[in-house]
Amino acid sequence: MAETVVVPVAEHTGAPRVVARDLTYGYRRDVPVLDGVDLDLRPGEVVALTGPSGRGKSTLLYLLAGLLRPWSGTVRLDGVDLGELADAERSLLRARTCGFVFQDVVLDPRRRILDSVLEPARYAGHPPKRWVPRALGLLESMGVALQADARPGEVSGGQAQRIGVCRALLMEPGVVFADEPTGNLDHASAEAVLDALDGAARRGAVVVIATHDDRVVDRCTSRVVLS
Ligand SMILES: Nc1ncnc2c1ncn2[C@@H]1O[C@H](COP(=O)(O)OP(=O)(O)OP(=O)(O)O)[C@@H](O)[C@H]1O
Repeated sequence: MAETVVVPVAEHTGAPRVVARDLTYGYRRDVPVLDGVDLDLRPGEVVALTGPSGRGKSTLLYLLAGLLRPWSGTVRLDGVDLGELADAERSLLRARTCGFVFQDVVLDPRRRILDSVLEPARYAGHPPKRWVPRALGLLESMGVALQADARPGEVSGGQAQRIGVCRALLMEPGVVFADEPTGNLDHASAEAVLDALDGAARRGAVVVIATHDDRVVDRCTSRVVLS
């Protein structure tokens, strides 16, 4: 079961945007993966979430994003207690507040890449057309603009990962969760992803990156270790 150690690297001010209190969760009854996790994450913070494989980094990201419900404890996003929301309300809050880069990006095989990147606009109830220029700009900055009209079967694993980053950042979310976002990438592509995540933090987002990569940790402004 993971212990949490929070290592601040830089000073961050402002009201915390992501607050976890006494979070406990496990997949099997009586076997907690996380027990008593407390976190306060502030605007502008880029947090490296580290710890050995299987210690609960992805699980913590899912809990913070409201994709899993904790056994006990609370998560507040911008002051809203996720536990007090019905499923549909939580989904809408997530769509409007969070971007999530999944470890294994799954793209809908029926959609063009551009349409996959536009999905968060649909979930948030916005007309996707308005977001096309931003989606194309993100694809360009991530070096995958030529793939905009391709289908998922026509892109590589590393390209899919960068497309997942574009999708997560589309709506300029206030909170970005990224699960091993550079795992499949060469140095230049990883730097492009980290630049984009840094850019989100400079605009005031909280960015949480689960990673095993020391180069990623070095670019973060704080560190949470699941030991
Ligand atoms: N859907 C699931 N059902 C049952 N057990 C799970 C499930 N997902 C994860 N686990 C278990 O929960 C624990 C934490 O997994 P998690 O994926 O959160 O770890 P992690 O730190 O992100 O690992 P990695 O660095 O390898 O990605 C592991 O023991 C894993 O086997």
